[in-house]
Amino acid sequence: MAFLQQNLKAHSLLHALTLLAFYQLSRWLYRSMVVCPPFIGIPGPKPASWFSGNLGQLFNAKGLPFHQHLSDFYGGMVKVYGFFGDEQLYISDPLAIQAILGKEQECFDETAVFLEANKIIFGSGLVSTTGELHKRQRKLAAPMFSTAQLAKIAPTFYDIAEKLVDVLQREVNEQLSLTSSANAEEKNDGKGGERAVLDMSEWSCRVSLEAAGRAILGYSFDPLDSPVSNPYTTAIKELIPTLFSLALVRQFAPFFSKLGPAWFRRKLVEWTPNRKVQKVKATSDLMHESAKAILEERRAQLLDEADLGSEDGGRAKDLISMLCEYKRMRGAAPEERMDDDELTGQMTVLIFGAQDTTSSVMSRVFSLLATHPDVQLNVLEEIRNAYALMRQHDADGTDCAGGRERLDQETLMGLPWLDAVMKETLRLYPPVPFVRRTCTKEASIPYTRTIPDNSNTPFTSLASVRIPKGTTLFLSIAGCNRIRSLWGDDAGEWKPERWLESTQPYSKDVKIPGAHSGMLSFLGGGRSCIGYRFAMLEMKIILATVLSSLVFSPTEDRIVWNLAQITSPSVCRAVEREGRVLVEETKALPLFAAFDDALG
Ligand code: HEM
Repeated sequence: MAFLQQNLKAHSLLHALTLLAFYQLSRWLYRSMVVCPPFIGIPGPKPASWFSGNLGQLFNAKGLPFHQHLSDFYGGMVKVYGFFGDEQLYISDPLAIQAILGKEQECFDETAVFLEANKIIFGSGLVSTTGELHKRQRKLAAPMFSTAQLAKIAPTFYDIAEKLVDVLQREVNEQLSLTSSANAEEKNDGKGGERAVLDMSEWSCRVSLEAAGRAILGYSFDPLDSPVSNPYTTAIKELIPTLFSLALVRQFAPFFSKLGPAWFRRKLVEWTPNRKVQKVKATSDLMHESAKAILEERRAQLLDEADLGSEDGGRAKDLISMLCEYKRMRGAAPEERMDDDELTGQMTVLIFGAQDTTSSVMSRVFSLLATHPDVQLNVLEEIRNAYALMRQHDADGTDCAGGRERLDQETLMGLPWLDAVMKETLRLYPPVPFVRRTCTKEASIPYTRTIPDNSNTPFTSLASVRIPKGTTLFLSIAGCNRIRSLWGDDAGEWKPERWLESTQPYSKDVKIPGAHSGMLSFLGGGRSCIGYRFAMLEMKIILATVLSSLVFSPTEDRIVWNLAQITSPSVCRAVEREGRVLVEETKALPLFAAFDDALG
């Protein structure tokens, strides 16, 4: 019996896979051979493989230099290849991006691969819906990110940032006392320029997950001061890297989603003999169950508080409670509410949207400030001055919690150096370097064609490209954020001063529809990042709190930044194995940390 069942499973799986291969093959062959290649004359690299074109180079942990090379070498409009010679476009040209995210946005949407894979993993959330449903969900979710709502969660960010500082200071002190006792010297109190090594990637990941969990779900993923042994936390940390490593397999998601009823597709996933696919399935199930449980808990809590008539009973303290309230609102029309599936879908999507992105930016800021001590000093002095001014103006009026001073939101958000450092880091090192789009309706897109000549200033002319329905586009966020025609000849340099000298340090000729400060890091248009204000507030609170207590400098380690949809740092170290010296990479960002008098 077991043998029969096993055979049946294998047979069904084989059948489905054959169908899938046949369908995809004929579709790609039709597009690449029957339909005339659409992008004749647009420059680009040769396909690296007849099967997967340039996809292996684009979806590659070591692919960041290749992405940069495409814009640097071929210009803002580049032809790349997908499966079986399928021609795709890699775009960093501001004019083209302006049209795709602006005037022509109705002709472009997320790719079916992205939407279907997200639907399977997250259910019905903002990243898996399109058209009117997506617009409705965005409208319902938007008030969660209003200035008033963010003001309510700012104290939560401060609580977490202060806890982080306590933990980091404790770790620095522990390392210093170990060193000093090992040296048989007097006990070191951590002052006087002594330094310890902290992994600021690990701490950025942990603090951003905790901030997202507490502010979005009202749920603590990681108390920071003790080791984490929560399967939900582990699942969340591992999902994005696992998904990125399955990038080629995910291209089949749209076909898979059409294979029979949901129970059959589920069975197919269960039978797929691939460890990573099984890991994604287990993670998705765990996230769904956990989100359901948290939602029930939140709802019960809100009702209890309302019954008890507590002062802010029934009023949202986290973003999901706020969405629950919509549902609770008497008389709200069905289109003004989210059902439970949508709510649990949004919960996981928001956690994912928030976690790796903000931790990537914070790691990058720590790393850059460590290698630019002059800028770090400017940020530190600015924060010190803001505290001093606050004390001077209003001895009692400071925003204190447990005796600790807190800058009010307006002062914090207005600190010029901190703001410039954040913007410049987001510009030059956007944590999401590219997104993809599918053309859903033929469109003609303008762009600036670069015609190389032998001088340093290549000739440019206005051109346009007809994009047939079904074409896949790569929108290069990093490419557009670094394009010299827009940002000037020093576009490739990290120069926070550019934001101090001008509120618009880019060419006034083209207006990029970026959601934040004219850059694409949070994208733009109808699918731009809904959480960018949340992100800026969270990151500024955490960075200002940490930077006013600790000073960072680089270690000797070689750090490389890898791509897993979102960028993250790894440390390269030489290790000896069986008499051979190998370079081993581990996800980490070791930096020296010292108490703040080290900078003088
Ligand atoms: C530095 C931090 C962040 C960066 C750089 C960033 C960047 C982006 C980008 C580039 C997109 C577009 C993705 C696409 O179209 O494929 C996006 C979408 C999104 N982001 Fe963020 N994000 C950040 C933080 C956050 C935070 C904190 C949240 C939630 C609290 C969030 C929630 C979302 C959601 C829900 C979407 C999908 C929006 C939609 O399709 O309507 N993000 N983000």
